[in-house]
Amino acid sequence: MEEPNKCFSLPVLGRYCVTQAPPTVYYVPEFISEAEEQALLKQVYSAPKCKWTQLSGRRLQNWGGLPHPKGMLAEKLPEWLETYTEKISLLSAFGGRHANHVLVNEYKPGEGIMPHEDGPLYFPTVTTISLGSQVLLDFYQPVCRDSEVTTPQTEESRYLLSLLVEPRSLLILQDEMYTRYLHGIQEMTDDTMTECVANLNSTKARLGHILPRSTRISLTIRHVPKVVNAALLLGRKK
Ligand SMILES: O=C(O)CCC(=O)C(=O)O
Ligand SMILES: [Fe+2]
Repeated sequence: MEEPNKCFSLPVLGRYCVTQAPPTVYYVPEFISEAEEQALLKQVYSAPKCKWTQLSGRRLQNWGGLPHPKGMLAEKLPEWLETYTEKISLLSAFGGRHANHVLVNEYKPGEGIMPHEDGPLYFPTVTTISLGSQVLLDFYQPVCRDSEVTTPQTEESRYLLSLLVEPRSLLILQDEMYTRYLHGIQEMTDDTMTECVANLNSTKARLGHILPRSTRISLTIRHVPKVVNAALLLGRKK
């Protein structure tokens, strides 16, 4: 890879910057304790069944409201999430704004998520706390729209690098790693550690390790800048 990237934007997190990836990735192993991990898992699994949405390849819970181009009708986050959204917001991950949205994803071994962008409804930073299992998060170049490009652009040819996200870790993606590259998780039951894992040195794994997946929960914590006030929508004063 080219010159290691220098991280300036979040000074508190400077030493967690993954310099072998384009700007900007912070990877903080053991961001939460095992006791906190267990407590969070308990909360996730005690949410009412109707909180879960089944998608192909994973299921999820949406907290904070549904992001919408016209504005999110914001709902207060439950306290068990707010503890962490506040902790992360105080690291200036969202440029001084406070996280107001959390997606909880559950992946069984063999499940994943197609390469995608998180898009313009969010402040361009995503922060992720992982629970239960490690996984490789893969990054891809966007499809080149230039008509001069005639070679097929397969997922394989667009692949850039991977990040190993371990249970209890915090991952922060911003700048190009949020706005330019796509990210996804392959539908596999294990992950092989290659030289393409950009943060390998900050993890417990080593080159050549094959890590079997178990059930993983990710809390993806974001700031939705555009919110609408419920009272205004209902035509009430204040
Ligand atoms: O589970 C993850 O770490 C990734 C989830 C994701 O990409 C998303 O919810 O947009
Ligand atoms: Fe995503």
